Amino acid sequence: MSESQTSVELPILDISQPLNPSFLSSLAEACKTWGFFHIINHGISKDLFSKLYLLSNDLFNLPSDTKLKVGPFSSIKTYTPHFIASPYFESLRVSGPNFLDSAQSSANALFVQQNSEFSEILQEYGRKMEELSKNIIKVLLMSLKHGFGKKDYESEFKNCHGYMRINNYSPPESLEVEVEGLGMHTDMSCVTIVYQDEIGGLQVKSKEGKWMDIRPCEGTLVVNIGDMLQAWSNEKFRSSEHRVVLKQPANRFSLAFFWCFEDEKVIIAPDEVVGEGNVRLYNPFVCLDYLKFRESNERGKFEKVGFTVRDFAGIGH
Ligand SMILES: O=C(O)CCC(=O)C(=O)O
Ligand SMILES: [Fe+2]
Repeated sequence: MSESQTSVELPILDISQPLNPSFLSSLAEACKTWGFFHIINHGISKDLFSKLYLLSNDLFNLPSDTKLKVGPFSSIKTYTPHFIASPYFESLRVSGPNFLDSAQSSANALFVQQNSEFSEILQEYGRKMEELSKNIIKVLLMSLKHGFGKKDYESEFKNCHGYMRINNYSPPESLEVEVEGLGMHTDMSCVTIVYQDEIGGLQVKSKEGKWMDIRPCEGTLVVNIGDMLQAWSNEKFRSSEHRVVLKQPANRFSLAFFWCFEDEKVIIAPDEVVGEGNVRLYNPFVCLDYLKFRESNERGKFEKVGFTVRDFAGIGH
């Protein structure tokens, strides 16, 4: 990698094709070094993304006080207004497994007219993301160890669940220097699947501390490892710090789907994942306790680093 290079080359997983061993080892390597990779042929059409884009525009273009009907002080609490994560960031959360109901309860409060398309499209996307997440976990398990497969998947990951955030970034009109749209954080998930539009701005921090661009590429989704999988894999996979910077005065749209262990799960790396002779890096912990730890910390709230899974359960931290 040259000195001046600022974007990172990541492996591209073609989920529609059989996997070969050399790809699996490059995937494992990327997950350890960067905690990020790309995915193509994921089965989500351009048309579905355009619909999601248009619907989210309708949503974020609503007046602020309308959006606050589902804001942090409402009973629904699905909307994160500007100035929580950053001045330029707002977001709507849609939770699974019943994405239809979750989206509908926000839509009912937000839109004057019945808006069933909104919740139907979000349900379609949520379901596709669930399927994709399951397949991604299976591929990751295969990359961890040859022959590590179905049984381990069933016993460890069968109760995972997902939720998504529809994100809207609106930078100031006169943008002289780049601004942070979403500050440095790690995700609390097992894996996160991100769709980013063509504006770009997603960056991952290298182990040496350098911010590297994850360039948008049409038809490609970004996958990143979260804290739960970092702990479960005994750090064979890395939950990397990442952020979003806004470099041009243009609105940016993204969708982040978080695939997580169930709240009650005790996260403990299986012996065969730790590997003989290796030390265990985490004490076992209950998933929900970690989520609460993050939420109860003002600094942990928006997933700020310094209050992540290593600080919570890492041995020797
Ligand atoms: O907007 C993006 O591209 C990434 C968002 C993100 O990192 C998150 O929501 O956790
Ligand atoms: Fe993130």
